[in-house]
Formats: sequence, structure tokens, C-alpha cells
Amino acid sequence: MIIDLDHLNFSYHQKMIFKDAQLQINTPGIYGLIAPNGTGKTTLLQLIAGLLKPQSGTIDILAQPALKQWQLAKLAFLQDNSVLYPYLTERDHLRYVQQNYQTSDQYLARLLDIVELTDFVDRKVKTYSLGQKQRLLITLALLMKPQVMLLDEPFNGLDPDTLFILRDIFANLAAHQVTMLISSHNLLELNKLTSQFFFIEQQQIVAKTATAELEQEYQRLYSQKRQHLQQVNLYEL
Ligand SMILES: Nc1ncnc2c1ncn2[C@@H]1O[C@H](COP(=O)(O)OP(=O)(O)OP(=O)(O)O)[C@@H](O)[C@H]1O
Repeated sequence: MIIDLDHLNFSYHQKMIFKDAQLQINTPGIYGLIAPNGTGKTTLLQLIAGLLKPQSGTIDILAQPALKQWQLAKLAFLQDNSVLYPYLTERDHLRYVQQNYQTSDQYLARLLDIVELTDFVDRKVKTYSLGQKQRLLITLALLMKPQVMLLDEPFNGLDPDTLFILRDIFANLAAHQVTMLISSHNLLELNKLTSQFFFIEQQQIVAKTATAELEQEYQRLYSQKRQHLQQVNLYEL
């Protein structure tokens, strides 16, 4: 089993996020994690990464407790780009990870070429666009060559170039036995990469395969939230 969550219970104080939830991933590949804002996508990824502890239940990755995989660098978690240091250069970030994971200069040069960041190595990250920051984050993760990657909203606000680069990278990794769990609000974007999804519904994690019905359900999930808007004239509130 690649990811195995069983009888998972997690609350923030009084607010229950997961109630006896389960999630199993047996086969490498790309899996989408879809849910409206505030339902628990980030919380779930943090639990799997071992950054949060469930009140009860088990979380195993590659048949070991999550934290252990993190230590063994088999797991990478791409959160938002606030983990980057604005006043350090791309080279500083890369050097730090490269030293810790002993990757070759040649491998790094190939990666930088693929993500189109070769020309920016000596620029401070604070001058980067959102897309460049996202490409640096994925490069830092790839230097570790993780078997499992957790990605929290990796497509948010990206330019088309970066979107295409990320899509190609994820498809390539999936073809080489890497497992990716990618959270997004955007079923259509994720559907370009996978037809395997997990939805968070009523504090449970539900596995679904992309179909026309799933698309309808997704529309319903979001349109419920907008119903009040369809019934008013914004200029006559
Ligand atoms: N540290 C915290 N303490 C208390 N409540 C929290 C904490 N972190 C998150 N929450 C609440 O838990 C719920 C789930 O949060 P989470 O960030 O996991 O949702 P999400 O699905 O990732 O949402 P988004 O799409 O907005 O990132 C939200 O209602 C949020 O307000």
C-alpha cells in the first residue's frame, strides 16, 4: 500500500474535520483531492505529511508511519511558496537541498533546463514571478527524488507556460512510478492529468473516478454555494 489512512479522526478544538475517514492508494500515479474551501484539503495533506497528528487512527506511507518517510526523504510536500526565502537566490536554495541530498550538478542542470530557470540562478527569489517560484519549488522537491509527493493547490494563479511545464513533469513522474496526491478546487484542471479523485464530503474521504456524473456533482457542490447570488440583482441589494 502506498498511502493508507484508517479510522482517521481529526478536529481543531471543537471543529470536526475528519470522522472515521479512510483513504487507500495502491497504485502509483496521480490522484486529485477535491473539496470546497475550508473542508480540509490542507489539513489532510498535513496529516499525511506527519505535520499534524490525528486524535486517533493510523496513517502509513509505503507501509511505514508518515513521519518516518519524511525523514527518509521518500515523501515531499509542496505547500505554498512562503517556504522560500525572499532574500536568498535560487542558487542558495538549490545548494542547500543539493548538499543534503547529494545530487549531481549534472542532474540539477538538466532539471533547471526543463523548468526554464537556468538564467535566473543568481536572482533573489523576491524578484520571481509566481510561476517561477512554483517551478523552483518543484525543482527543490525533484532534487530529493521522492516516491510520494503531496501538492497543495499547485496550479493556483499560474501562467500558461508554468502550467504546461508542471503538467508535463507530473505526467512524467506518474509514468515512472511516483505517486502524487494533488489538491485543487479545479476538477477540470486536474482532469487533464488524472481520472482518479478523492472528494472530502461530510468529514469522509470518498474515492471517485471522473465521469460525466462526477462533473455534475462537482458543479452542484459549488453551485449550492452560489445559489443566493443567482437570486439577487447585485445593483439592487
Ligand atoms: N490551525 C487551525 N486551528 C483551527 N482551525 C483551523 C486551523 N487550520 C484550519 N482550520 C479550519 O479547519 C477547516 C479546514 O481547513 P483547511 O485549510 O484544511 O481547508 P482547505 O480545504 O484546505 O481550504 P482552502 O481551500 O481554503 O485551503 C477550515 O474551516 C479552517 O478554518
